[in-house]
Amino acid sequence: MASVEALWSDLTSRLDERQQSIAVAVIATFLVLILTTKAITGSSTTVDASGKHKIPASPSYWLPFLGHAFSMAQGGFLASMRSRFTDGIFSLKMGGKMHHFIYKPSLAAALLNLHRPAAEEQMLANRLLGSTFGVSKKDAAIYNKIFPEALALYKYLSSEPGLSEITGGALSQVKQTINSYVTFNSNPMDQTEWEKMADVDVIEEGDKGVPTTQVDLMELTRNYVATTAIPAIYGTDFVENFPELWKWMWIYNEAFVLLAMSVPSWIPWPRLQRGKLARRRLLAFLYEFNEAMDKHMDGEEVDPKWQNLDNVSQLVKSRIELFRQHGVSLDGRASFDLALLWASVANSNPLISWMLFELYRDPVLLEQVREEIAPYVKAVQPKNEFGSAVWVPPVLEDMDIDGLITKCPLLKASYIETMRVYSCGWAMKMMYSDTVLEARGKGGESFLLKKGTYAHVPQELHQFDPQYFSNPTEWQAERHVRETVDESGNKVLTAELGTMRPYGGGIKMCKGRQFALREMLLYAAAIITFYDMQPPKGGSWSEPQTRKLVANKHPKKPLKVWIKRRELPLEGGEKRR
Ligand code: HEM
Repeated sequence: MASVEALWSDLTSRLDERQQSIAVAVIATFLVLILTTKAITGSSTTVDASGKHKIPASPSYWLPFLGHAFSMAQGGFLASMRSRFTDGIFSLKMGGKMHHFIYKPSLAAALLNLHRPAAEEQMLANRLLGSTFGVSKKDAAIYNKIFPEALALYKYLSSEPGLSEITGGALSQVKQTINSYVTFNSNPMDQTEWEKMADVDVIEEGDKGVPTTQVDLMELTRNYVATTAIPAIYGTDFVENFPELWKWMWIYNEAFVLLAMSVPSWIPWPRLQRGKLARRRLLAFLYEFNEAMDKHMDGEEVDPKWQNLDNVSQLVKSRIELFRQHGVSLDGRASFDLALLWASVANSNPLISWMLFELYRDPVLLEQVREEIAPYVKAVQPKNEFGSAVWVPPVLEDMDIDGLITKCPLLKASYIETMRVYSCGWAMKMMYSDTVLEARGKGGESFLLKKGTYAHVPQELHQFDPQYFSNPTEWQAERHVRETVDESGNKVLTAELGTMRPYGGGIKMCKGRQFALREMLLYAAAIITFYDMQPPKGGSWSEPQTRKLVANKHPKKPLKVWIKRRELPLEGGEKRR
């Protein structure tokens, strides 16, 4: 108090009488303004004029126009609003606009599944196409005209036979490369690109005689998955011709939100500048790929580095045909491909790293999962006829991915729990007319969202809601396992997403969700079968500090682990160790 008085007397001594009265008037006006704002804003849940629908509650705020904008920057602010407003929805005023935040699953479902014209659903997406992926207005206008046809082409990713073709392509790559997920080579010349990106370090003093490597698990896995899964979509040439592809992709991903918010280029924000450079590089790769595809599809001669374009997926080929037919420019095609490529790696790849991290740090669960998946993962150690001096690599002979999905509830529960804890997607819609959201179920209430307001579903608000998930910050896969009865009356264990909606809903729902499930189970099953992991230097697993990155959490510090090969059962016999 004394220091405030001292400051005040210092200030007043520097000002003349006229200046003093202006300063007092300004301060008084400001105080009156914020006190009035606080007094007249905010409301508890009310009903609309018809008396049928509720209007969501809204807390009061101090600063006119800005409203709750500053509070949003505080970690835990939305969670505190969830505890305060128990209707499953609340509203915050920001920048003069009303924003509704929804965390009750049935209200979130109602919002995501709203039947609105496709043009309305695309309005915000169009803004993103330009700001994040660099689509020009002209190409965006063509895309909007052919939107239903473009949407229909995702059948090559989400349903048969395309889904099995793409999953089979990824599995075939994993069979070829699983032994070099970690090579245990200390010479960089003999290391894979994904190892080099993961700060790989062969440990001399690891367990006696057992080759051990220290790596950053996040980098190793997200790059391994990208390099081996994307050939199933974009073909092998695309991934092989651009070894720097993933480096630029992750730099771009770091700047994604800044790009989406259209932060002006003149602001000297290094992350934004790096992101723009990364986008230019990625677009140049995709432009070159599209040029090569044009020649290939027209039967013209292509550069020898594009000799295997036949193995590009039907999804990508048919998109190119559609875009060519409607005159989308090569630049535009590169941008639309950037959107697809980014969607294909940005969510599932880091989640696979997190899934492995959680499985390895729970040795009991890890062994249960290994036991559960063993009948569906055929991996053997071939007989060595050359003596102990020669290492014969183990072989992943086959994997029954349907078996993993339907018969391995703990593995599937681990996938679901990883999404609950580590994915933090955020759906947002603008209300172009007064809209009523009806919560399904008994006593379901309805809420009116007025025209011109925004509705948000931050998935984390539900995924960390203690009303639905006890000890929400703890990763506990078993919480998703349920006992049910199958058609033949047998008791079976299953794991389902339940009330979670990490893939969104409605027309915008993720088109790769069926593949993402297969991909996450496939890679996790292969890696836990072939490798063991432990914290470096015999330490203990620490709780990772995370930060949000677009729709996932990212470790603040590298996730360093020691990795060793596992001994697999000998071909034609013995059990796995
Ligand atoms: C666990 C991993 C994944 C999660 C949580 C996820 C989540 C989502 C979400 C929430 C959306 C909707 C975004 C919006 O509202 O506009 C979306 C869109 C999309 N996702 Fe995924 N995704 C995942 C993996 C994948 C994969 C592996 C692929 C492709 C192989 C993929 C392809 C797409 C595509 C193409 C779209 C855009 C569809 C459109 O233009 O409307 N996703 N994803």
